[in-house]
Amino acid sequence: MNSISYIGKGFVIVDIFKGIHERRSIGKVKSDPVEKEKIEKMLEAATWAPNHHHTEPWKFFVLSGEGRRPLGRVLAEIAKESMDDPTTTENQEKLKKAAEKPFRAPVIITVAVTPSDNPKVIPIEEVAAVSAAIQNMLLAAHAQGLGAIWRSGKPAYHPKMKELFGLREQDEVLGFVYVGYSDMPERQGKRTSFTEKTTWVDSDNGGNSIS
Ligand SMILES: Cc1cc2nc3c(=O)[nH]c(=O)nc-3n(C[C@H](O)[C@H](O)[C@H](O)COP(=O)(O)O)c2cc1C
Repeated sequence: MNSISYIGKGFVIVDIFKGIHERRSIGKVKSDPVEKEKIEKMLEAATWAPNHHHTEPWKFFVLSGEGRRPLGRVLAEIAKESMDDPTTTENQEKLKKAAEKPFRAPVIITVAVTPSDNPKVIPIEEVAAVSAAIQNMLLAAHAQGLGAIWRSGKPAYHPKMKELFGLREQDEVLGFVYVGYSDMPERQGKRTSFTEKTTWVDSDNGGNSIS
């Protein structure tokens, strides 16, 4: 199989193992704009994630330009809540930093899980499906020569964040995928070998525990 194929002006990695292995979280990106078609490809890849009972429990919000400002505002408001005195110089600086966070990348895709009301659905499985969708997005970004990182943190789960995105109580913001063109050197990933994480079971020991 060819490892690279061309689409439009860019290229995509079609060797899936190579893509999975090479993808890295890219925390520093250029402010250059990202082509809408590439973002659409990421979103489309996301929607092909496996999802139990065909619930497709994801919602995406693509923020760019001044569209990133409300997220910054809410991040600062949330940060303010834990401050005794937000007017101190130090805290004012912290609030400014919080408000600027979304401007670290030209595009941020907020990904939310919106669990189905179907009584057959198990909530954790909805989170699992959206996590798979995010991984698809990250791989699609990498395949198109983009850098991306899944960011999260406590503010993601704050009621004010749900309010910002018009989400219901049972919904959650699962992550903010920051996207742009990489502005950092390529680096090797590091993982523990699957051999240390895997138990192969090919016979019955007669008990109810395989470990
Ligand atoms: C649920 C989740 C939340 C994450 N949140 C953050 C985050 O808030 N900030 C960050 O720098 N990286 C975050 N990451 C990315 C991890 O730090 C990154 O995947 C890890 O360091 C491994 O690096 P790699 O993705 O390049 O292999 C998150 C990853 C996951 C799965």
